[in-house]
Amino acid sequence: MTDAVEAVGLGRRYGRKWALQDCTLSLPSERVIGLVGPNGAGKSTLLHLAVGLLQPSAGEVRVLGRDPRDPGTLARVGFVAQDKPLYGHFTVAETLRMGGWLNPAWEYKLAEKRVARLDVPLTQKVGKLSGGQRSQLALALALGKRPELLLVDEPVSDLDPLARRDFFRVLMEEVAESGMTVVLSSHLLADLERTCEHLVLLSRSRVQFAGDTDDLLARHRMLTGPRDAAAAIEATHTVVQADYTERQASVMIRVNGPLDATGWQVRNVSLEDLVLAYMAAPHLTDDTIETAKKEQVPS
Ligand SMILES: Nc1ncnc2c1ncn2[C@@H]1O[C@H](COP(=O)(O)OP(=O)(O)OP(=O)(O)O)[C@@H](O)[C@H]1O
Repeated sequence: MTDAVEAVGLGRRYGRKWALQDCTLSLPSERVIGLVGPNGAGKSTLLHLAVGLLQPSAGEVRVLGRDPRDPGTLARVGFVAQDKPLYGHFTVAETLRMGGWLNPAWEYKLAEKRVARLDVPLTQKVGKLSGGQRSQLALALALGKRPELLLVDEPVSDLDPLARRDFFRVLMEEVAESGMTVVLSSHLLADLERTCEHLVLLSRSRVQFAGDTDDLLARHRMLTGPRDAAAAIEATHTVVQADYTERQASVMIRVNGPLDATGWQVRNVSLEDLVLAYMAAPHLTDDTIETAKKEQVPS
């Protein structure tokens, strides 16, 4: 199956500053993919490159196997931008009709049904909607296109917890029904942990890791134990994050082969543990981790 998004050496520069650099990744189709990273990491830049709103300064990106700027590709891709650009003087109904003018395969009734759930009259001016209602309308607009790939940049930052739950419910129903691929950029890790099957962490303009969420979580452990036993663990496994006191060590490791943790307390990591640890350890990339694995685990 063709990857939903494939980037090779992709980069975007503003003047002399790289917003995204040397980005090589494959985002699988028919999955819900989380894009995480600190402010300014390059998440929006990656999404804008993937929908053809930005030109790469280096490398290339392909979407659904094609150039993102091909009109044929754009018709298959939905995008909800971070600032939810909608026309404030249009009514909700006019906004939905606009979807029909812009998209050949537009499903007005479907979009209207979604908007009806928001309890917002179709005659309401968009400029008078709350931030959360605008987000929901922007999602309905993108989904009415029946995209094969939906890219959503910070969708829920201005939604209350109930609206956030509704937002994800609508999205997940659509994913279950249509099998579309979703890429979600968000800082809300608990939401991503519930919804994402695949995760990409960008930090300092580079990909720090990418992979299936379950696999990533299964390959990491948090160990707490005697400090003088830490060297043996560190010699075999990749240390992502470590905190030491005089006698104790708390270490997050990426497991490279069998784990002998005699004398250690071992616990699974949450998505939040994992993301925060890698954000604090930007020197660790997949390359360094893969190299460490090859060196330490005989095949
Ligand atoms: N139009 C622009 N001109 C100059 N620099 C830009 C422009 N757009 C983005 N940048 C810079 O590129 C870098 C990446 O920005 P980007 O918006 O992609 O980050 P982000 O990960 O989406 O951040 P956030 O989580 O804050 O939304 C930042 O340092 C930002 O200042």
